[in-house]
Amino acid sequence: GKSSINPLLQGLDTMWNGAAQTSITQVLDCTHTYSIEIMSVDPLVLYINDFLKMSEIDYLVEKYYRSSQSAHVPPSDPVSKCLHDRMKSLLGNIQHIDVESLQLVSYSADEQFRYHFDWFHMMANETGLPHNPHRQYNRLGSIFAYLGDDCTGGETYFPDVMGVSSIADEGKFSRTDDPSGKGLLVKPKKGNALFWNNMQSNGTGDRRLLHAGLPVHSGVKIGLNMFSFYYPDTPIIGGDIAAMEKTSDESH
Ligand SMILES: O=C(O)CCC(=O)C(=O)O
Ligand SMILES: [Fe+2]
Repeated sequence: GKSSINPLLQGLDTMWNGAAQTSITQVLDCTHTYSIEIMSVDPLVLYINDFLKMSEIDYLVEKYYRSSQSAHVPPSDPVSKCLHDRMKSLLGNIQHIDVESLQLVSYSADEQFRYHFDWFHMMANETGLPHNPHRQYNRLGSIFAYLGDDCTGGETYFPDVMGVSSIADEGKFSRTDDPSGKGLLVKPKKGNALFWNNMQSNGTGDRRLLHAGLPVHSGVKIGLNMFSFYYPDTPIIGGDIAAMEKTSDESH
């Protein structure tokens, strides 16, 4: 974490050790640059290089990682706020009113997350958000980030999304052996992330985004889930940005 070129960040490593707990907001700089590779246009799947800074990962893992269960990061956490804002900024003209509390997940050998959709079949209505407690919602954007890649196996697998070509980076992707070419296999790589869009333009969930966390063979994989809310009372694209900003201001 100390390799950051931004000297403002160098204090981040020590903050949770009690050395400078009160100064977290002074040393935290949320600005960050990442790069994107488009994996699939329809459905939209993006590969994001360096979505998290190493200092943010060290901080989240040290503070919230639990070996046996998943852990939620309180939205008041300053790094959580940075990541919420980073996801909202990525969403741009797509509805980005709220983001669920971040969830850390970890897998040891033989652990996996079986096939599922991130979106709900039945619209949910208990948001858990103090400023918006009862509002129909689903999950619009998903980001799954890798915080720990000290493992073998554990790819994130989308059986219905086209896989990568033979020139793809083997550090980031595995190749499917399905003759149809379908099957996107993304290897855990610390700091990098996947984004995908769960909602079709008619507001229903996209079944092509079925996915799984394949079994980890050895070591430990640590991941981070981020989900943006979809409120069906507001357009997915090009909605009332002023209203969205008003709602999200109230959450601060
Ligand atoms: O572990 C993975 O690679 C995917 C995890 C996932 O899809 C989830 O937590 O919803
Ligand atoms: Fe998932």
